[in-house]
Amino acid sequence: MPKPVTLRTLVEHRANASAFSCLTAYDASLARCADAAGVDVLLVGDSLGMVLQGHSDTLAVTLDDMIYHTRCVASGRQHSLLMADLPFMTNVTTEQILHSAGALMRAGAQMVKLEGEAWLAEAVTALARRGVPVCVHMGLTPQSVHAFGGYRVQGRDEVQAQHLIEAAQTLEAAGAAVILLECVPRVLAQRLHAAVSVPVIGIGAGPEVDGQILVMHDMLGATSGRVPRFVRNFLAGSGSLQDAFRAYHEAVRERRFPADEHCF
Ligand SMILES: Nc1nc(=O)c2c([nH]1)NC[C@@H]1CN(c3ccc(C(=O)N[C@@H](CCC(=O)O)C(=O)O)cc3)CN21
Ligand SMILES: CC(C)C(=O)C(=O)O
Ligand SMILES: [Mg+2]
Repeated sequence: MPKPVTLRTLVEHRANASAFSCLTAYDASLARCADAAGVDVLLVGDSLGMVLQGHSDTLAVTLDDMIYHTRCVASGRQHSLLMADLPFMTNVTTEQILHSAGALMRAGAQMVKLEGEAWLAEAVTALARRGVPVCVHMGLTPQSVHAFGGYRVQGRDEVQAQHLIEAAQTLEAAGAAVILLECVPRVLAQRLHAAVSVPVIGIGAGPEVDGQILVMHDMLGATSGRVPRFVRNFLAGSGSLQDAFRAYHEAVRERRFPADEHCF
């Protein structure tokens, strides 16, 4: 029987310089399958607005959608750590953040993830004080796609890069348990990782972080439309879904994924 994955497990991975695997999940059956394959963290991502609902961004997703899918995944998961996203505009005030996070935790989440930067510090502290582990999602934050003018690599210039590193340090000091970095140059991820002591999860951020995450539909080749460059199809060459999840888990653990062609 594998041990359940907890926040402590992620901290130990960072301390041991060993990598952990994360995948999005939205339903009980595939959550059970990924969990059985050894995937360390399951994220109920607001990417469900794109891969389940068919929108071109994540903005239409509601807190009720997230609660529903968190319940579904919670009933399938056994050992994996369950993280859930706060969707667009459920983060307006600290009070609303506490309320939204409370609803996700009651639905079965064990950690919540919020998109943002240093301005989240007060809410992060409020959540941490109440026993809610928080992951802050930085870099390419898809809920800001219209402010960015597209899904673009973030932190390419030195001013932006330094700003992101300082924000991560502020959030760690505020009580963030984990940082997730999306679509940044590999060297920035490496610098940010060295500047904080909490576990860092990357997507399109290169191999020099502690955890890797992908959208499940992307790594199964089930996404309609353009797939980001940091994605690898793990179903191609696998005999079953569970084999594909295991191949991903092992490639991450052994740091064979991401490779150079998946990095910015
Ligand atoms: N299916 C899916 N996969 C994801 O990774 C994902 C979602 N949906 N929905 C929410 C966000 C949106 N994401 C995206 C979507 C596209 C790119 C993309 O096309 N990026 C370009 C980089 C462009 C540049 O160089 O600035 C790429 O080539 O990968 C990146 C992240 C990540 N998240
Ligand atoms: C891509 C991951 C990090 C995410 O936030 C999501 O799936 O919503
Ligand atoms: Mg998300």
